[in-house]
Amino acid sequence: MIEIDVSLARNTGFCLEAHFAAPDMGITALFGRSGSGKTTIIQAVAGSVRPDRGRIVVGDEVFFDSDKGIDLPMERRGAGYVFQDARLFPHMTVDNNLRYGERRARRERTIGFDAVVEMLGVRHLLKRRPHTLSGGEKQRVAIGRALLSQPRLLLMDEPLASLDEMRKGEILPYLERLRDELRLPILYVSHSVEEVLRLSDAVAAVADGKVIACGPLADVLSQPELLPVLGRFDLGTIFDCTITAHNEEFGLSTVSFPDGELRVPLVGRPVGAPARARVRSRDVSLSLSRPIDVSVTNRLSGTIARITRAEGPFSDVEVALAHGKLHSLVTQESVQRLALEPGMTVWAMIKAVTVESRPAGFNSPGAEIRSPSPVSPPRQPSAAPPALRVIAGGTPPKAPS
Ligand SMILES: Nc1ncnc2c1ncn2[C@@H]1O[C@H](COP(=O)(O)OP(=O)(O)OP(=O)(O)O)[C@@H](O)[C@H]1O
Repeated sequence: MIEIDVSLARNTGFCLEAHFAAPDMGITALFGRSGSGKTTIIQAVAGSVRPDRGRIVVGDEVFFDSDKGIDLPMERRGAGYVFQDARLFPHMTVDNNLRYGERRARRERTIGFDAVVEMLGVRHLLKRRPHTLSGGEKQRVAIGRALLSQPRLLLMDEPLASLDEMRKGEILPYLERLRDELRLPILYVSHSVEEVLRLSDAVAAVADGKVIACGPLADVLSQPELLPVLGRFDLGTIFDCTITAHNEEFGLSTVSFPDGELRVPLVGRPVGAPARARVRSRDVSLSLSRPIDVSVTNRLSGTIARITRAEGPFSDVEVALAHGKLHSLVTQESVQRLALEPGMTVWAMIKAVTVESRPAGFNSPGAEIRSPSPVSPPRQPSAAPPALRVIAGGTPPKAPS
């Protein structure tokens, strides 16, 4: 686990009080609005910012412990850092930029030059200089350089923020490979729900210098308590599902999960592939009787578990399904008019679903939202992911325990 429990006051009046734990593999997203303190947290882990007090432990290594007077220098922490802008050396070729990472490597080597070059698809760029690369290519080289320093963890500070949508689309599959092929914990700063949805299994939500919730993605992103971070229109429910059918004629795919099926716009992945469906609370309306002559195809029946007042005229209605749950955002006027209350059976009509790919074998284990609280580690992959080449004399990547 990565355990972080730190306080830090900036001279600008900003105070960080971060207390959470992240799993030691996969991507944990630090998610929150601008200025909430996400970067400060990873700077504290990297060692470029010193907390006033607290403790940072990565695996069995104590990076910082104010009580014991421990403050490991940056170079001994073994954290690979990838910034928003690639920060490559302009006078060096891609090859030399990558070799620079290698020269700064810790003694314990796990990833070879060729493996990194293949994984990030940069072989054809090796002779070029940074000014001839696209933003996405530069970022891939920056990630490669960080990996070749043989980090024990990777800190990524909005690595896609400076890229346009097309470049983001180009680089996301590489980040997914990184996540799936390396047994490396990654703390990933983002304020994009889409990115978090696609990449992470665990989320720490940061607001006003505090980690207000952390845990498996599906649990964190549905909580009405997260309104300050997400805004009411981004709250939603996430279902880990499998693509079970395509209907080319109507341009629809079917995704299945323990509580039923959803029809979604055609997904460009094969039947059997794992997927992650996201249903925004605002796209779910409720009916007291089984909807018959309505156009909405996606309907699920369940029992109201709780009703929470949300911002403005809205309430969040949590509907318990047989296995999972679903959130609906309705007006308080509707709650009153339909006399909604816990225990009632309702039909949820789902007007829109977003589907993203999901790493095979990773599932979000159920966990209650707690603040502060440890993040439950994602379940281990059921099938071994393709292994990275291990360089001679190196230490093989840790096997899943
Ligand atoms: N070097 C610094 N000195 C003083 N205050 C700072 C410094 N760096 C950041 N801050 C302040 O600390 C707070 C948190 O900043 P931080 O960069 O951690 O936020 P963030 O969540 O990463 O934001 P963004 O998403 O915009 O990058 C902000 O109020 C910021 O103005």
